[in-house]
Amino acid sequence: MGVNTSKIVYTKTDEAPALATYSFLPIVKKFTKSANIDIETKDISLAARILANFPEKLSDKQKQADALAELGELAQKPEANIIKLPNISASIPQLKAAIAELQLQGFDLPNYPEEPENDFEKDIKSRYDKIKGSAVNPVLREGNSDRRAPKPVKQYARKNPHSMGEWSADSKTHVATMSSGDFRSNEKSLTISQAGDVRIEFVDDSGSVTVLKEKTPLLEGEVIDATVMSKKALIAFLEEQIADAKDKNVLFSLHMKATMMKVSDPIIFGHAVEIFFKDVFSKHAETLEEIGVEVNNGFGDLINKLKRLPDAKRAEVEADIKACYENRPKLAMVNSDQGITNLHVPSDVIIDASMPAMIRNSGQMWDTNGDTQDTKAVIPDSSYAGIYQETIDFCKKNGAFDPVTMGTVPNVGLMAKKAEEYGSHDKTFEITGNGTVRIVDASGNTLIEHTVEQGDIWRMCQTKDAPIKDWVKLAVNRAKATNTPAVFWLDQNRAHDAELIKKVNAYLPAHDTTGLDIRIMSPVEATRFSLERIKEGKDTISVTGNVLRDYNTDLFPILELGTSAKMLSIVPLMNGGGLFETGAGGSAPKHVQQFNKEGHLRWDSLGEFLALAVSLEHLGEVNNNPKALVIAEALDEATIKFLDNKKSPSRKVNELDNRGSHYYLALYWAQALAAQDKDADLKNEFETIANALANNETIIINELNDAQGSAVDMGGYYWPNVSKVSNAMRPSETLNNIIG
Ligand SMILES: NC(=O)C1=CN([C@@H]2O[C@H](COP(=O)(O)OP(=O)(O)OC[C@H]3O[C@@H](n4cnc5c(N)ncnc54)[C@H](OP(=O)(O)O)[C@@H]3O)[C@@H](O)[C@H]2O)C=CC1
Ligand SMILES: O=C(O)CCC(=O)C(=O)O
Ligand SMILES: [Mg+2]
Repeated sequence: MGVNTSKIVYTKTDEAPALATYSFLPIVKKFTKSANIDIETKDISLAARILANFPEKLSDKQKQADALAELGELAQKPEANIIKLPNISASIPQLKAAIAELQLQGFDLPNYPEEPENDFEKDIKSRYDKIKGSAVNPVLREGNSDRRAPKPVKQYARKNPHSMGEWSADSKTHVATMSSGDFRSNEKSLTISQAGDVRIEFVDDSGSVTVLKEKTPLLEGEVIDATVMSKKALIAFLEEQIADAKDKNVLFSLHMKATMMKVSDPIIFGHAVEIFFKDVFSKHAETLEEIGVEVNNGFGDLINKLKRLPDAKRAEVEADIKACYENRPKLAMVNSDQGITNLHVPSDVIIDASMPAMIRNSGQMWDTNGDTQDTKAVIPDSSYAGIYQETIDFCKKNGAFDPVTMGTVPNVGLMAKKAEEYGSHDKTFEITGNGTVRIVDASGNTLIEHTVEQGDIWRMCQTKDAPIKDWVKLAVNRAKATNTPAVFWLDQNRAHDAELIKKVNAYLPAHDTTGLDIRIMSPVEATRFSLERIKEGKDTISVTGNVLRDYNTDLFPILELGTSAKMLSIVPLMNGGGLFETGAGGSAPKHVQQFNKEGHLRWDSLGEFLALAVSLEHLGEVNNNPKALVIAEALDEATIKFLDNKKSPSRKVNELDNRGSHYYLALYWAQALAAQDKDADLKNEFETIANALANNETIIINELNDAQGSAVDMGGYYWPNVSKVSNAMRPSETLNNIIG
C-alpha cells in the first residue's frame, strides 16, 4: 500500500463530542495534510441515521448515505482506521424527539408508531427499532477492547486529584439485587460442537408452537446461553425494595442499561415505574390506556400525556401522583429543579456512569430539594450487581479512594461479534403466555429450554470462539507489555462463565506466560482483589466479558481520573484494522445545555487526542508512512504538555473552554513538530505555524473567551445548522486564519 492511500475515517456524532468536532477537525486536517493523510468524515449521528433509513419521502438534497453500514463494512477490512466519537444511543423518548425535530425542519418522516396497527406501520416501527438504543457501537466493534489510562493521564490525576466525596462507615447506601428468578439464577449455557442453525420457539401450555426466531446461525466452538427473568419474581422484588427504602429512609434509585439492553431493560424499567406508582396505574388504568401511556418509556411519558386529559380528570390523576410521592420512599432525582426523577426517562440513568458517580459522591444521590442522601441502588439482575456492593463495602470500611495514591485497573474486554448480553436484542422476547421456550437445532434436538410464564423476559446470547481466542491473546499481551497481573472476571458458578473458563484454560497454554500472574476469579472476588491492590497503589488488569467491560471502564476511570473521558480506548479489529474510540464515556447532554445557555463548552477532548495519536501511529506503521509517525509522536508530546500546563476546559463560563483547549493543543503540537529533527519538511512547515500560534496567544484566547457568556442558537439539537455551529465553535478569526 502506498502513502497515497492513507486514510483516517472520523465519525461525526451527537451532542458535546459533535460540537467539539467543529472546532477540532480543522486542526486535525491542517496537521495531517502534509503527511498525505486523508481525513474523511462519516455522519453517524442519530439524526443522520434516521434520515438514511427513511429516504422515501426525502428530496435528493435531504437524503443521507447509510454511513453506519459503510463503516460496518470497513471495520471488517484490514485497511480500516476509524476514529469513533461517542454517539447517542437513543431511548424511545429521544428517538421521538429527534424525529419531531427533523419533521419541523422540513424532513418528511413517519412518526414512530408505538403500537403499529398494520404491516406498513410494523415495518416503520421495525426500521426505527434498528436505529434506537446502542445501534452504532455493536456494528463497528469488530474486535475486542483495550481500555486504559495512559501513564501521563494517570500521573496528571495523581498530581491534580479531583474531588472525592468522603465515605462514612455508617452510610446506609447499598445495592439491592434479586436472589432468585433473575437472569443470573436461570442461566443455562453450552458450547456448540458442530456449526448449524437453531430455532427459538415458544410452546404454550396447550402444546401449540410459536416460532420466536426462525434462524440463528451458530459456528463450531461458539458458546451460547439462554436465561429468563421471571416477571413475578421481579415484581415481588421491586415491591419489597420500595417498602425497604421507605423503612430505611433512603432514596430509591434504579440503575439499568436501557440503551444497550434495548429490549429487556426498558421492560424492567417499565415494571419499576408501574409498581412505584401502583396506586396511579391501578386506579386510572383505563384512562392511561386511552391516552396511550407507555410505561417502558418512563414516568415522563405519563406526565407528558396527561396534557391530553380534560382538566378535571387530569387534576384527579395529579392528586394521586402527589399521594404516591408522599406515601412511597423518596426517589433519587436526575434534576431536582425540574422535578425529573430517576424513573422519568430510561436513558437518564445509565448504570455504567450512574453507579460510579454515586460512589464518588459519598454513595449519595440527590433528593427533591437538591440535597444528597444515602441511596438504595436497585439493580434487579444479580449477574454483575455484586461488584458495586463490594466497592461500596470497601469504601465503608476504608473510606473514599485517594486519587493521589491509588493504582489503576485497565480493561481487556470481550466484545467482538456482538459478544454476550450486548448482542442479545434480536433474541430477547417478552413472553406472551405460560409454557416453555426452547432452542432447537436443525435435527430437532432441544439444546436449552426454560419453563416460562406470561410477561417473563427470555433471552439468548452468543459468544463466538474466534473472539474468545483473540481476547485471551490480548489479555496476555497486555499483561506482558505492562508486567501487570491480569484477572479474568469469571464466575465458576455461573453457567456461561463456566463455559468461558474452560476455553480460557484451553487457550492460555498457547501463549508464553512465563513470569506472568494470570488468574481467574469471580467478579466479586476480583473486585475485592483489585480494590485491595488499588488502595496500595498497585495495578491490576481486569479481563472481562462485554458487560463488565462497559461497567469497569467507567467505574475505575471515574474513581481514578474523575471521568472516563480521559481513557485510551483501542479496538484492534480482528481483520487487522484499527478502531480508536475517544474515551470510554458518553456524549454528555449536560454539556450541550450549558453551551446553549451560556456559550461555554466544558467537554474535554483529551480522549480524542489520545485516540488520534494511536490512529496516526497505526496508520504510519501499516501504510509505511514515516511522516504520520512523526506527527503521532508530536501529538503525544503535545498532550503531555497540555496536561502539565492544565489546559483542559474549565467548568465555568468565561474561562478556557473546549475551543481554547484545542488552541493550546494545536500550539503544543506545532511546537513539538518544529522541535523534532526526523522530518525537515514538517519541521519547516510547523515552525511557521508554531510561531504564529504563540505570537497571537493573547489575541486568540481573548477572541475565544469573548465569544462566551450568552446563549447560543445551534439551529437544532439533533440536526443542528452546520454554519451556525461552525461559527459558534470557531469564533477566533486569528486562529482560523492560521489553521486555514
Ligand atoms: N461510546 C459511546 O458511544 C457511548 C455513548 N453513550 C451515550 O451518551 C449519552 C449520555 O450518557 P451518560 O450515561 O449520561 O454518560 P456521559 O459519559 O455522556 O456523561 C456523564 C458525565 O460524565 C462527564 N463527562 C463525560 N464525558 C466528558 C468529557 N469529554 N469531558 C468532561 N466531562 C465528561 C460529565 O460530567 P460533568 O458534566 O459532571 O462534568 C457528564 O455529564 C447517552 O445517549 C449514551 O447512550 C454513553 C457511553 C458511551
Ligand atoms: O453503545 C452504547 O450505548 C454505550 C457504550 C458504552 O457505554 C461503552 O462502550 O462503554
Ligand atoms: Mg460505558
